[in-house]
Amino acid sequence: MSKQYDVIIIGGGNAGFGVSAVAHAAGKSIAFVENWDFGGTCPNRGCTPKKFLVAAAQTLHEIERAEVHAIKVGAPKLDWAALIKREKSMVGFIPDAMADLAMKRGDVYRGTARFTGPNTIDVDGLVLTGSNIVIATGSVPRPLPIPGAEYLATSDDVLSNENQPDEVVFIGGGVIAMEFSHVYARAGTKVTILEVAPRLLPQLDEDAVAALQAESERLGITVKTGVEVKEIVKIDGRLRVAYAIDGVDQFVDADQVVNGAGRIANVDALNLDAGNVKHDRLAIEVDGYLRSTSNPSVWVCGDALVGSAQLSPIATYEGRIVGENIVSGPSVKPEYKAIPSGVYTVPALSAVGLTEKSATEKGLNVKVTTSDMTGWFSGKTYAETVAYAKVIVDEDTDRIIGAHMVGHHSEDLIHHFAMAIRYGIPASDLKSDIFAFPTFSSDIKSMF
Ligand SMILES: Cc1cc2nc3c(=O)[nH]c(=O)nc-3n(C[C@H](O)[C@H](O)[C@H](O)COP(=O)(O)OP(=O)(O)OC[C@H]3O[C@@H](n4cnc5c(N)ncnc54)[C@H](O)[C@@H]3O)c2cc1C
Ligand SMILES: NC(=O)c1ccc[n+]([C@@H]2O[C@H](COP(=O)([O-])OP(=O)(O)OC[C@H]3O[C@@H](n4cnc5c(N)ncnc54)[C@H](O)[C@@H]3O)[C@@H](O)[C@H]2O)c1
Repeated sequence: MSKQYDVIIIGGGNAGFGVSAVAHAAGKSIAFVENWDFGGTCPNRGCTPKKFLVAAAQTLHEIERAEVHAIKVGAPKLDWAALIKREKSMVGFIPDAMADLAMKRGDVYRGTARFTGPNTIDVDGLVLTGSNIVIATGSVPRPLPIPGAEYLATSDDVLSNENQPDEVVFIGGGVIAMEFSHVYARAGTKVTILEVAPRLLPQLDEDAVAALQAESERLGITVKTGVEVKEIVKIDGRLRVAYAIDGVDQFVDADQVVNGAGRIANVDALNLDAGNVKHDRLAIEVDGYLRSTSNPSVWVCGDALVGSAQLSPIATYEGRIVGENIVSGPSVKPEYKAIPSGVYTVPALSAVGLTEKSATEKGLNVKVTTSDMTGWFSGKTYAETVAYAKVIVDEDTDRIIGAHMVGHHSEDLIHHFAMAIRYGIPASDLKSDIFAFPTFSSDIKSMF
């Protein structure tokens, strides 16, 4: 006899915990299935441990500018092994703490879930039945179909390898590559980024990315775009990446080659056909309520859902929406227009809302203001090496519709713009608001 639950949650990451918070509060019986560490990617192998490396890079950046403040310091030396140990020690408690939380909300099953029917799953030989089954299985690095792909390291390896490589190549110039590049480059590793698209970070605002690219190159990072990566070969213990640009063959040697070519939904092992879950191998088809179009008992959220950004707050948000839709019937649809995000380079690139290109394509009557803030008082006070802002205002409605910043404490300032977008604060009200002075936040009034 299989055990019966109101909700089976497959995956104990942000999305799964978002579902469980709402379903548990409503008194639903829950089975929580996890085949690795509770907490999932963000606290164990993503956002949180990554930030310890970024914080070290930030400190190197402060030291780089010490002389501007009349402070003499010697050349810093980062102890990579010690940094990785610090990072691991900071997050080591998380899987047990999150497993405890999962157990407070339901029955925990350790193992890999796969569908055996529309309302049943198998967890390593044990069958569970659910009125609702939530797919919250996250994402995995996109496999690269090139010879030598077996030599590729992943972000997990970067966060675990105590040996600092002398030379690193990133395949892909997205968020993972940019963030780790800045850490490595500031720590003294030679970095090359090979990006297939015509520019880095293709989803983000072109001018903000150009400002970040210039700062990255100032740090010594080599950026190649429009690249076709062909193969990776091992030569005398090192790795050689062969690639072509405009049909011209080239190569670069490195101690480590990292897959930064995106992440795909982790749904391969779920046996979706047995669950009558319509999919095209990459994406599960859902309706506006994040419910499978072919099986009304099945829901998808977080990185496993294709179409929304793979971000930890979005995973939690979508998980909570699925929870609400299970508890109250399909009634809530996700809304993504005011989600702030950051690329945690040093300095960071932060964004919310529309890019200039997407605003223009929508035919909106926009006013676009760009600022180089290195010459502003806060920029000069802190000797910022890059401080860029682009703010986009819809002139017809007096509403901010997009903001894109590099440096200038953008990772925190971006939330002012996000709140203005979400709650419809008129741009003129934000501009005439009272801010404490002198602060980076008070500069917002001059950014548009
Ligand atoms: C290096 C890195 C840095 C990142 N930094 C940031 C950041 O700074 N800010 C940000 O917002 N986002 C960041 N992200 C993205 C963020 O981590 C993800 O968007 C988020 O963790 C997704 O949560 P999730 O619950 O959908 O998936 P996950 O957290 O991946 O959880 C899925 C869980 O499902 C389990 N699972 C999978 N298949 C099965 C199965 N068949 N049976 C049982 N269990 C299964 C997995 O073991 C996993 O624990 C980063 C990602 C990476 C890789
Ligand atoms: N700060 C954050 O919020 C943060 C940090 C890290 C990761 N993440 C999330 O994790 C996900 C994965 O990160 P990512 O950096 O791997 O993905 P990404 O989607 O940000 O970037 C992948 C890049 O690889 C390029 N690419 C794809 N195939 C390629 C190939 N064969 N050769 C060369 N380039 C190729 C793409 O054009 C793209 O620019 C992202 O969606 C991101 O949202 C978020």
